[in-house]
Amino acid sequence: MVTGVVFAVNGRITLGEFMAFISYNASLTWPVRSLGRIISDMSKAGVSMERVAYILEAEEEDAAVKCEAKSTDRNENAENIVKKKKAGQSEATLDYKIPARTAERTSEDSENKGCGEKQTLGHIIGMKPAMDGDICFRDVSFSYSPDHPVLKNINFTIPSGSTFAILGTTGSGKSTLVHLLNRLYDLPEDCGSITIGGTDIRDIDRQYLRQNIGMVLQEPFLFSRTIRENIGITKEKLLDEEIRHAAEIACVDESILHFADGYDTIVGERGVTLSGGQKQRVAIARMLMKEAPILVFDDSLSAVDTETDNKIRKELKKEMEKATVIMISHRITSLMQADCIIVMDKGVIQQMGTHEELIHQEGPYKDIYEIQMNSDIRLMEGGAACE
Ligand SMILES: Nc1ncnc2c1ncn2[C@@H]1O[C@H](COP(=O)(O)OP(=O)(O)OP(=O)(O)O)[C@@H](O)[C@H]1O
Repeated sequence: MVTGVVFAVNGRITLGEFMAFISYNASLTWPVRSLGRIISDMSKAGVSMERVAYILEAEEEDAAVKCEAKSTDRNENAENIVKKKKAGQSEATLDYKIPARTAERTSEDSENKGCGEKQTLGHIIGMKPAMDGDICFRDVSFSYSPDHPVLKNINFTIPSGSTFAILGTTGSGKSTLVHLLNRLYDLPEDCGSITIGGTDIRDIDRQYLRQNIGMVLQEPFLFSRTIRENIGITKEKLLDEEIRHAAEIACVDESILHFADGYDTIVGERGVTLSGGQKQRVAIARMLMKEAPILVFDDSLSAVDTETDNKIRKELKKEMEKATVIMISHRITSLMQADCIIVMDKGVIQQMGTHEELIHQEGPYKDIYEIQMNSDIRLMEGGAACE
């Protein structure tokens, strides 16, 4: 530009040429500068497109009535159910004999997952039975890949309305148990059975089953919406009192009210970043809104301090008296009041009993209990020394 001014003053170029040069220069500078940004945006868009494509191309879960029954028996049952449905009788009361399962799995996914042998699929009819019965795992074995068994011959019964706790080493298969329960993975035919109130879950409508199982994971997913919307996402109509009540039980109401926008605070990148413990508690409040008869806490209080953990569990017990609760935790204080505790290692149940029974038995439960108690005492002593 300086050179151009000098040239124009000296008369080597005309003023018009100088102005034309300046405007061409300006027109070129911005596109060249933006080129770097465009290239970086394009690579980001490429990654996002891959993610979107992954979701769009994901194989849809089998619809409940997708497989054709092969046996006459099964077809008869199906017809009976349709007839009775038409007559207005609820599925829960249908006289339904579960037939032998013969339909073979076809999806790539099902070929890769199982207990090692050829699998067959049996969820022919999406039943909607009462979901407040006992939960039974019978001879359950499962693997994600043929050469790596994750669960080996698991047997237990969770009586309706009781609290069942699972403790175990990392990778021992605790989460897999609950993933099988809500049919995130279907248990292959020859790998045992899981029943709720006597009905094999493979015969239960998948969506219905999941509606009746409230699940909170260790790292819950919150949407980039308001806290109110995140808690009430399962409800069509958001009632403030209900949302606040759920948040109070999950001991997160006070934290939410500290935010400038309270329940209207946006969560995530566009708003407030919640701590791990706050996220877990919002997820618990969200699960409570579902009013499901079966509640699963998969290490979902791990980021909450012991005192708040105790408070939440007491509130939950009061509120969800009739619910069947399954708790997975590494913290013995979180699960010591359960009606039954199992200790897992490498896909097998090592110990089973109440807290009182297990602390008087030689085994991993007693060892973990002593280690955790001693470290709690040391922490308390350290705290007292600091004061
Ligand atoms: N989707 C999956 N595909 C393949 N393998 C998996 C999958 N999910 C879990 N696994 C494997 O199965 C085993 C059991 O995993 P699982 O998550 O059930 O253990 P966990 O006891 O819940 O562990 P943690 O206490 O660390 O949460 C692990 O070896 C894990 O690597």
